[in-house]
Amino acid sequence: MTKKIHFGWFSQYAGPVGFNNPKATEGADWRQPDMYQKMAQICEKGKFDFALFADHLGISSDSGKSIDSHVLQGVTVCHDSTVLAAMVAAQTNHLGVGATLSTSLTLPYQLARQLASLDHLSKGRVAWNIVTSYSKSAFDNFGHDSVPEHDARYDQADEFMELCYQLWNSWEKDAVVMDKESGMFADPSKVKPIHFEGDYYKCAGPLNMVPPVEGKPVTIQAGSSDRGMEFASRWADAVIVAKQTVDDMKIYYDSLKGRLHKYGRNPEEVKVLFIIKPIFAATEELARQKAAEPVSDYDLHRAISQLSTRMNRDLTQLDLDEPVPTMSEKEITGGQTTLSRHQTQGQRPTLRQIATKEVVGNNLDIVGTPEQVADQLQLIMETIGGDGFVLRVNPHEHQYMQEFVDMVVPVLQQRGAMRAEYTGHTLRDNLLEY
Ligand SMILES: Cc1cc2nc3c(=O)[nH]c(=O)nc-3n(C[C@H](O)[C@H](O)[C@H](O)COP(=O)(O)O)c2cc1C
Repeated sequence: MTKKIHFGWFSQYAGPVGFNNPKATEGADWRQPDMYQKMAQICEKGKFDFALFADHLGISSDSGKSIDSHVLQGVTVCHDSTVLAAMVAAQTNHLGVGATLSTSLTLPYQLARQLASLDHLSKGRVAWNIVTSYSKSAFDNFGHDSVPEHDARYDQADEFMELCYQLWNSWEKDAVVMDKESGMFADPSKVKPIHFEGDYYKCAGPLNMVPPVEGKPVTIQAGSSDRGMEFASRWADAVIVAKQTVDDMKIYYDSLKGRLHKYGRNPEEVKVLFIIKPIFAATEELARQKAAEPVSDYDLHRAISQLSTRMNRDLTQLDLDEPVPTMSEKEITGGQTTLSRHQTQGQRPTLRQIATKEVVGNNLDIVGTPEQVADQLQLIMETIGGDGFVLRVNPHEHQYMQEFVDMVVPVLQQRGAMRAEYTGHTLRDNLLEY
């Protein structure tokens, strides 16, 4: 049977990334909601599962020196993703809407309530991208003296999740009665305090909002480290991950799915989604020409700033055309596999090569006509076992997404490899549809 593929849109920058880009849709203004809403509507037309917005809690500096290069380029200047997700939910009907919220720099009660609210307001379409945050500036902004160690952030996140789930469960399923005649809103015997006391948090409960539509929002996570994968296998409904080769994808997929039984979870209920941005055109030759287009110096340097942020390392001092020195994952306090995923199989790419890959985003080098791209996407899914892809496309790149939806999606739909209509009502329904 043809394997069906899930698709999501990941907006890595809900900020000024496209403000000077000649390819940006005319009049698109990153500060206004229209640009994101229009993009989400395109994704909905393509029957995607969700749109997910990244978020950052401070303007990063390169190795704690200065924020100037980030301010200059607008890197890590961005909308609050929860507010943005709400604006997008208001202009869509089926698409899931994901906000990024930090377990290290948010209070569980506040987050549990906010997401419960947004889940109702969006009719069960909310997703939470669970991050632990890694940037020093973010921790500085929230009054911390230092960034807690990588694994310790995940330990705290475990407790954060336990508390959120207790809050969402603080109302029994049938607690809300809303009986017009008696005037009874909810049965007090079914709404209970939780009296949570952990190593990091203390919370009385119950939540002053009814639980999310399906008990809890859809959770997404992007950990690639061993500790991150352990966290994801315990808590996430979907995992998004960038890998450079199909072999690495398969290793990740098998490892993640293999961990689920430990937490009593079924491999089918957690979706692994790989980040891609295929390059396609009406003919193979045109697609190859597109793939060979050089990236601008501006984009290259912006990518280096972003990589520096993700790794908590100043890469701007390295020679662009020398191989990037290997670093042990323990040395990197942010995304530990940011570098190693480019250095697999003994490869030692230069900073220019790595940054170019980050700009282009075409992990796995998927290039060709819409049919050839569909062939490759299907083959990858067959090879690794599932479950889907996330297109990492900037919010001003409407043309790219429109072409993907008009050219590649119909091919997959005709082959039965993608839904032709939404069948579920909630994001969870859609994710669990296949
Ligand atoms: C696709 C993707 C999106 C991410 N989005 C965010 C984000 O918006 N904000 C953030 O603080 N971290 C973000 N991260 C960082 C992850 O939450 C995580 O810290 C990172 O992947 C490193 O985890 P690891 O050390 O367990 O591999 C993202 C990572 C990936 C791969």
